[in-house]
Amino acid sequence: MIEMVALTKRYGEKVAVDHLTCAVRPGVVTGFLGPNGAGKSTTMRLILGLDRPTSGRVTVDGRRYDRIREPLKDMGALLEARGAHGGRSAFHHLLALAQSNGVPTRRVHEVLETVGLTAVSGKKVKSFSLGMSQRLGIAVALLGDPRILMFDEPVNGLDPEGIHWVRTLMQSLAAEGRTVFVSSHLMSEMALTAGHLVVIGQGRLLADLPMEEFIRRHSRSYVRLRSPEVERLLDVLHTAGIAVARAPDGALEVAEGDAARLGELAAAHRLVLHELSPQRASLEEAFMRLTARSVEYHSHPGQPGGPAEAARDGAAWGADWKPRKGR
Ligand SMILES: Nc1ncnc2c1ncn2[C@@H]1O[C@H](COP(=O)(O)OP(=O)(O)OP(=O)(O)O)[C@@H](O)[C@H]1O
Repeated sequence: MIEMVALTKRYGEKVAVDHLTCAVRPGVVTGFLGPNGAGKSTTMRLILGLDRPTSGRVTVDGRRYDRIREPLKDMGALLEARGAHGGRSAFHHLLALAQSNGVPTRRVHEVLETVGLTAVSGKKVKSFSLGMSQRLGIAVALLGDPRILMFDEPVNGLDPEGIHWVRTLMQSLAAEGRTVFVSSHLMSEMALTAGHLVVIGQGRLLADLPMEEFIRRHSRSYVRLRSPEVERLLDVLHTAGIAVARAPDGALEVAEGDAARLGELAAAHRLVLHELSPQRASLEEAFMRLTARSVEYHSHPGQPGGPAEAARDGAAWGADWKPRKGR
């Protein structure tokens, strides 16, 4: 387990990590999300003891990582894929790390096999593509067979097969009862990989929830209805006291609607429906909504989670919504 208690890191005036308190537990892949500059990499560096907290503390299975004697055996991490010594072969890079951490040479061969680099293990690391470097970084993380694994953007540079492989690997490591903490900007991928989420914005904890609950709490759920008799359907819904919004394509949307009840209501009035579909929001939508106020670098307002949606959602955003840099 990784435990952070009021973890804080300042760089001069800049507060990169701000009183972060959370625990990353074993047995489930925990996704670590936040907009650019939210403090994810800084948090991971603090966990690894590569940076000192300004205040607060972080422990790995109850100990500070920089006080552990053979750290690769307790926690493996991928932070910077291009961190390897370019003049060495992949095999010698891993061997040097294995020898300085009391890991047997046999394990070097095992991890090369696991990440699919056995055939190129004699090649110099500097000739590796980004995807191959990423695989080598993952091999380093796995070398000491650690109980705790942390990966910063592990699918960066990987092709679809590689991305699928990383997903399966993370899930099998978690299923073995390990702690797996992984950051990514690819929301669709994170939605498939992680079972739990920790979300930060401007260094602060915004959410620490199971994936399903995170999506449910931070997104809009509604039922879409289409009918060739849309005006009559509107009348029926209004009479039943059900609030309806019209989508740009002419469909009707009932916020937090119950599809079964709506279907029964339409049937009771002999109304033909061409669509009756409960809409489940995506992780991306939930993430954009939650973090819209803490994004440092807006592209332009009107993106999902911005004023267009805010106007549609009304009270969900309150009246004070305006795009802004920082808080
Ligand atoms: N060594 C440093 N000196 C000064 N400021 C820093 C330093 N490292 C990070 N920061 C600042 O701290 C904030 C958090 O940065 P960090 O790299 O941890 O964010 P991130 O969530 O990993 O971002 P990204 O998703 O863009 O990688 C940013 O505003 C960044 O500019």
